[in-house]
Amino acid sequence: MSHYTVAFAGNPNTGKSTLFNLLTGLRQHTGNWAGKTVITAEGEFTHNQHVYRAVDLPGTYSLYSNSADEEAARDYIIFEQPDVTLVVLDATSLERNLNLALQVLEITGRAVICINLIDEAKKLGIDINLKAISKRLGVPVVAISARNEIGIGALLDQIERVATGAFTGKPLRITYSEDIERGIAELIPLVEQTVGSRYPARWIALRLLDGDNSLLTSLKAYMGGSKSYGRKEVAGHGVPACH
Ligand SMILES: Nc1nc2c(ncn2[C@@H]2O[C@H](COP(=O)(O)OP(=O)(O)OP(=O)(O)O)[C@@H](O)[C@H]2O)c(=O)[nH]1
Ligand SMILES: [Mg+2]
Repeated sequence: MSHYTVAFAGNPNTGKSTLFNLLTGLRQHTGNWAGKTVITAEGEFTHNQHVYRAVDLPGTYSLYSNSADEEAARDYIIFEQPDVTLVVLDATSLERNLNLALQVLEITGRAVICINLIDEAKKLGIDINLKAISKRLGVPVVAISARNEIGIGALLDQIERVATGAFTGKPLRITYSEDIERGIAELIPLVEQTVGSRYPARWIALRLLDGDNSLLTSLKAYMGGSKSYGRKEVAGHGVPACH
């Protein structure tokens, strides 16, 4: 029996907690990690004899350090390095939601894209070509309705493929303008020299070019050992963080 960690990322209100609760049977407790005030929820589920620790990250529109929630989600994905990052999208506003998916794929290819609220999309006559999206993004894409418990088996199968390494994707990486790509190419060796190969050098270089000081602060803290991503129990333990 293997143990894996699955982080649930996504825009606010895309049904992350609904899915999280469905899978974990509401056995989650609240936790606080990385010294943040952000409360997240953790639970557990099993599928085909594998045990998964599920981490319900705060809803965010980006991983660009615009808020404590974004920094927390970003730090979790970069420093905790979950076996699978599940990106939960709203089927009725894919264009906006895919922005976060692209950012996650710039950090890790160990991802599954979960298009939720497929029932609502159907009602609106929205037809989603899952195969085309999956081919383009280079990772598995599954359509579900968390509320109506549709597509959950297929989703768990894809999570398993990524977690066990049966699937190794080639995630879509955005190519930026020549200037930016030149800057990235110059920075990558320096980033690798400084932080090692454990962290996503291209993404870090890109954020540094964008003047993302918060990421620098987090990197310094994690690498200096003054922060760890081990979860700490907090007062109010047992109060569900999902809503
Ligand atoms: N119709 C429909 N509604 C859904 C589905 N999944 C979730 N919802 C509803 O969408 C709303 C938001 O769901 P949440 O699970 O709280 O969303 P969330 O992503 O955790 O939101 P944040 O915690 O704010 O980021 C709730 O009213 C859910 O009942 C679905 O598959 N179909
Ligand atoms: Mg939630």
